[in-house]
Amino acid sequence: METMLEVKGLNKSFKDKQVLKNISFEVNKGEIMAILGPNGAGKSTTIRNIMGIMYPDEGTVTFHNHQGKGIPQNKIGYLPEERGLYKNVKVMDILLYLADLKSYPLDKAKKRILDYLKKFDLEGKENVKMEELSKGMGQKVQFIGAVIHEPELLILDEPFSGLDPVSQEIFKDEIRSLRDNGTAILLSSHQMNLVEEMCDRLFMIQRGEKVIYGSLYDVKQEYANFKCTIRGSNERGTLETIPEVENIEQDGDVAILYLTKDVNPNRWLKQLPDDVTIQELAIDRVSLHEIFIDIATDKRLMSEEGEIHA
Ligand SMILES: Nc1ncnc2c1ncn2[C@@H]1O[C@H](COP(=O)(O)OP(=O)(O)OP(=O)(O)O)[C@@H](O)[C@H]1O
Repeated sequence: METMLEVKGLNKSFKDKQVLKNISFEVNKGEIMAILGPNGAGKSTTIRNIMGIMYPDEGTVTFHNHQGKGIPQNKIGYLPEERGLYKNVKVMDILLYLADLKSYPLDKAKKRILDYLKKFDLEGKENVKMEELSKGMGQKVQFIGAVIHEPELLILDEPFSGLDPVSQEIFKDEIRSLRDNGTAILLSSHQMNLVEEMCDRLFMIQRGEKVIYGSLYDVKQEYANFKCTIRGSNERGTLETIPEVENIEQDGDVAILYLTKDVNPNRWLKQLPDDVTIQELAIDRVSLHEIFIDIATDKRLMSEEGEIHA
């Protein structure tokens, strides 16, 4: 697998506060790598260091053997967290301007822009001013601006925020199609269900430090134990007799049993006690959303003030 971007040992402080601590990861050609973490964890700072908007105190960002100011920015596309392009400019004009900034041929850009506007349900909007678009429409135009020059590396900071479900699907399809065509994609998002659906690998950051890094499959194997949801009228005491259960959450007739690591679900199901009432039963792996919450809260890495305890 060809590595497109290598981030190695990034340290960054603002005044005396260190917000990135030895951050290292890679993004490969043709993959979606998610960068996740609670608010203030350091995701955008990491991305800004990659984009050369700021530079790390220590560590390196390497793109195709280029580092720092030598990185050819016209091979990178970036959808920043902050939305909003020039307001008083027509859609086609701003997109051609962005293509030109990346030294992309304008005749090719014009055709791509018209194709993208059609794909994103914005056909006929090329002469509309940015300020006349809705927020979601503006975001689509900004996305087009990030990919118009066919970047090899695409960095998307919260691409789905503020999008309706239909627009989210359009973005998801487009991001997957770019990945399938070989683009390396670094995606930051708080929408764990979308990340879980889309990403190949993920990097989770907490208070500026790596907490998880690996393929979605490996992360699930490592962290996502099975859980069993039972609907039925059961006393908590009855549920507590079930072996290999780490934690029980009960709400009325619904109980969620979090199973211990490495439980074999077939074997576990066979030894369920006869006195457990079962109207419905489901076994799933815990979701990325639950893993995220567990890491950000249950492990109590952070106090209410956000300081690390561990
Ligand atoms: N220019 C800056 N000057 C001082 N502190 C900053 C600056 N930019 C970011 N920080 C601090 O760095 C930390 C990480 O911020 P960052 O924006 O990278 O987090 P994030 O993970 O992107 O969060 P969110 O999910 O809320 O967007 C925060 O404590 C933030 O206050």
